[in-house]
Amino acid sequence: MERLSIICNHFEDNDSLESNEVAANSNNNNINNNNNNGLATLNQNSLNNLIQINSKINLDSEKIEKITKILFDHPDKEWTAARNRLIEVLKDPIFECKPYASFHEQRELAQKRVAHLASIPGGPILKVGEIVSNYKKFSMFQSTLVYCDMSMAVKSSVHWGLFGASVCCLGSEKHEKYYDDIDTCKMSGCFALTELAHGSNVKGVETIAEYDNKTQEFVIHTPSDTAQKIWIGNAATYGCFATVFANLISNGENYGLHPFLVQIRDTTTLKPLAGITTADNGPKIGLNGVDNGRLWFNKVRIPRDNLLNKFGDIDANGVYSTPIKNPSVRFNSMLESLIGGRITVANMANSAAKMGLYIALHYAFSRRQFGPSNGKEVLLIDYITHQRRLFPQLAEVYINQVGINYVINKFQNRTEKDARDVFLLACGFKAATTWNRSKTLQLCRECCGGQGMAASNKIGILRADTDVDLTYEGDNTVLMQAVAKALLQEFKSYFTGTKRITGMLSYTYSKGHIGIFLRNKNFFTKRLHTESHLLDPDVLLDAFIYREFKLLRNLIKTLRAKVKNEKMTGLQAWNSSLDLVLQLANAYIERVSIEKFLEEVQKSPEDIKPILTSLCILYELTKIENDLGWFLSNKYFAPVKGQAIGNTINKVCGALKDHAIPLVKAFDIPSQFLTAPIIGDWVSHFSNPNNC
Ligand SMILES: Cc1cc2nc3c(=O)[nH]c(=O)nc-3n(C[C@H](O)[C@H](O)[C@H](O)COP(=O)(O)OP(=O)(O)OC[C@H]3O[C@@H](n4cnc5c(N)ncnc54)[C@H](O)[C@@H]3O)c2cc1C
Repeated sequence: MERLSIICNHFEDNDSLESNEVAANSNNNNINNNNNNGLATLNQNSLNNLIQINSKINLDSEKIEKITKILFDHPDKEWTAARNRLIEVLKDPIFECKPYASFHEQRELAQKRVAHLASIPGGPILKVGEIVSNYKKFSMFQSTLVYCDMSMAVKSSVHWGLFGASVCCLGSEKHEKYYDDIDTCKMSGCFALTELAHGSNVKGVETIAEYDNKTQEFVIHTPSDTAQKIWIGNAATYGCFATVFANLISNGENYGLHPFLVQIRDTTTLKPLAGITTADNGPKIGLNGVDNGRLWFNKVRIPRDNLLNKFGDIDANGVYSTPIKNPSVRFNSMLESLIGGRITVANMANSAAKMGLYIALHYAFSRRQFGPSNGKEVLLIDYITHQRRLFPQLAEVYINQVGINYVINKFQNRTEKDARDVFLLACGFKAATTWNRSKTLQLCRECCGGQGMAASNKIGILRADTDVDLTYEGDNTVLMQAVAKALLQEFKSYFTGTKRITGMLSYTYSKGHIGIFLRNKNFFTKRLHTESHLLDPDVLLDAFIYREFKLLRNLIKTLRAKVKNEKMTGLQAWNSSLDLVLQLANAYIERVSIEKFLEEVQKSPEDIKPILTSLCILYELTKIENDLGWFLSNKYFAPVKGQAIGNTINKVCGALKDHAIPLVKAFDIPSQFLTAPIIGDWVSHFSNPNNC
């Protein structure tokens, strides 16, 4: 809180800022052209003609391929070969869609499917070591599995992405001997962190691993029922090994949470080993192919070598050593090295949203309801309500994909210096993408009417099976707090000259925006004055930068006032400002998403640029419209602009209509998974009484 007061003092000195803001109804048409962020812009002429330009473009297969390459982040040959091989493997009958499988059948099927993936001739497509060396491939692997079966995808993610990655990233050379057995699922694994009493606040985990000097073993113990491990994927039935997070105690001292490799079941009989109690989490509201379970440990002994010892180790005499002295920083570093799981969840969520949009849009182009009595009924897609529900979601899936690709690349090439940055971007994009996935699938379900309820049409099942992505790998609301906290710390470091904690703000801000914002009255004169501005992604981007700065400033001022005037503790002030905290984190992620997408647009081939620009504009306008109350109450523009925004969204939607099907084709969803009857000739499908 002391840090915050430094920042807030600074603001007090600059409080005249408020009066510097341009009046909402200013007629000032003078766009500050010097304030071009260097991002993709179309010339003014093109902007005005955007809609006509869009209508002249024919998104043929060649252009679709170019868009696909962008979505796949310009894949190399190796990546493409691995994806093609996976798609071939997924043609095996075992992967055929089984929408009506019972609870037990779903469990068995998901297990068999993962086992099949692990034992294909020619060796596994993915090796556990590649989660570190070729993360892009792992993310592709996971996001492709989503199209087939979410339960299989999650089981695979738990086994390779969490269990495998924990052995790889938290262990050392001596643990490499396990890699082959993890690749082939001989060692099928779980990741056991969450406990009954502690989910989001993992630092409260109670499980103990006490070192016994005499036998050189750790004794893993569940001290109370609140310490039972819960929701652990693969733990109810099939998992035989687990990375168990427990408090390492040696010579009477508690060194905090560490990961331990523990065998929990016999690999042949699947019976729990002595000292281990397992229980099933039972039927869930979705994702029932995953056997989530609970675990208790009753003084279970494991060898000293089973401590995954990258971040902390014990010698034979129980003397503890660590490369990171601060226990909190140490634990954060452990979680940061596993952050890949969070990015994968985002990528998987985007796949689910893509599938929903592919189905709902195809149906919308073939289904008719109402119309003139003497003519054809109206296509669903011709209703503006349909366009308004589906096209902004389509745009957001595109924008999020480019954002996720950016984080994947940053993660794969991360250095120690930017590890924290990657961690926070992963938190933000995980939350933003899964929230969007949830909204998209709900809208797609509704847009298909009654057909949206048929399991064979997939959207409803995907919606139920993916719902947990809002919660696992970190609850979204909690993750967004970490993002906002880092923004405050980063902002503070600009003024105190302290070492930068992250580089989160730096992309835009390093261009001098912070300084300009604080000094220059006219920085934000680049407002939305004419309708053509509403079609300029750069002008729109400024609205996002403005909102983020203002929210950041408001949050700092609010926290300071609560601490100083209302005598709250830092934690109380923070908790009572969580609405602002979430708004700020959200504003940050939206701004970064736009910047990253516009960078991609700028690099893209000329013949697809206008379409991608339209998607960006639609995303920007929709986000502004969603937060219109904020923009109006902060006098960013006059109320009349609110109406203009709505009209422009309608126009951009209209301009995108002819491109909607090519744009979902560009997702390149493997054809064997496009089985929803409403994608094709649904009248003939339902003409057969045996079909459903
Ligand atoms: C299907 C499934 C699979 C899972 N798989 C695994 C696994 O394999 N391994 C594993 O270790 N765990 C697993 N989990 C656990 C998962 O990671 C946790 O459920 C998650 O971290 C949330 O913890 P919680 O359930 O205790 O919720 P809580 O932390 O109790 O949160 C409940 C609510 O309170 C809110 N809340 C909490 N703290 C705050 C705060 N500070 N400010 C504002 N709001 C707050 C949250 O936003 C949320 O809405 C799984 C869970 C599920 C449901």
